[in-house]
Amino acid sequence: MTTLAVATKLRCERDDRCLFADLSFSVSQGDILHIKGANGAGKTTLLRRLVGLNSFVEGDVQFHPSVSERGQRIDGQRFWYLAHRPAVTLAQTALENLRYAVALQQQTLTRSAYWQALADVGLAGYEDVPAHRLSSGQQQRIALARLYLPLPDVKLWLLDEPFNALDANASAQLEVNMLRFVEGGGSVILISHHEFNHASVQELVIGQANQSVKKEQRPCL
Ligand SMILES: Nc1ncnc2c1ncn2[C@@H]1O[C@H](COP(=O)(O)OP(=O)(O)OP(=O)(O)O)[C@@H](O)[C@H]1O
Repeated sequence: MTTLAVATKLRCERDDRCLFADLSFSVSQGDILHIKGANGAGKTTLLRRLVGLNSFVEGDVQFHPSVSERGQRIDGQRFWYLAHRPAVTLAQTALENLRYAVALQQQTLTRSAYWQALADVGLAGYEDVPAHRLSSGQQQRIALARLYLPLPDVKLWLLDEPFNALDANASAQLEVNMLRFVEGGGSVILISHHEFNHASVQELVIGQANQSVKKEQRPCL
């Protein structure tokens, strides 16, 4: 199985706190990497670093060219990143949000593909409703619908608390779809307080270094 992402010796300090240090991991096709840790441990910071959105983390991250042609930069991507809060443009309809996301991937899809993805997340009939007129769970479903678009080039999902605001049915469906995605050769890196019991899931617990208040008292090694 191809290795899709390798992170080497990552280290993060914020506000004089060492959040994590000497953190290395890799993700291959078929893997689900479940990032765990207490509130404030640095999980979101880490995920944002993986997609090139912040610079608080030192160390090296390399993606396979099938995931990102331009290293960790967010452009040239062939992955989906779902942020902690759904990156949904409230003034746009559900359909427009999906179209925009696909345009960022420099792809085009048929109208029926968008409708199917929205149906897959239970938003059939809401295609032309502006997102600001939907509930927070429905907005999260728009964000998740991106995952179900038929873009075969997408090999990696990076998901920050994707179960937030989802009801039990939507959560179960997301879990099934994650497993289906990795069984088809994809890979998932996710942050969640949700527990999984599946052979594909590897846990990465971060934040053990987050005990020290001041770095001069307990340096980040
Ligand atoms: N906007 C910010 N400005 C300054 N420091 C921040 C900011 N956001 C987060 N931090 C610091 O970075 C640390 C890690 O935050 P991060 O959001 O990565 O944690 P997390 O593990 O994702 O937490 P949670 O489980 O609560 O979402 C926090 O402990 C906080 O001290």
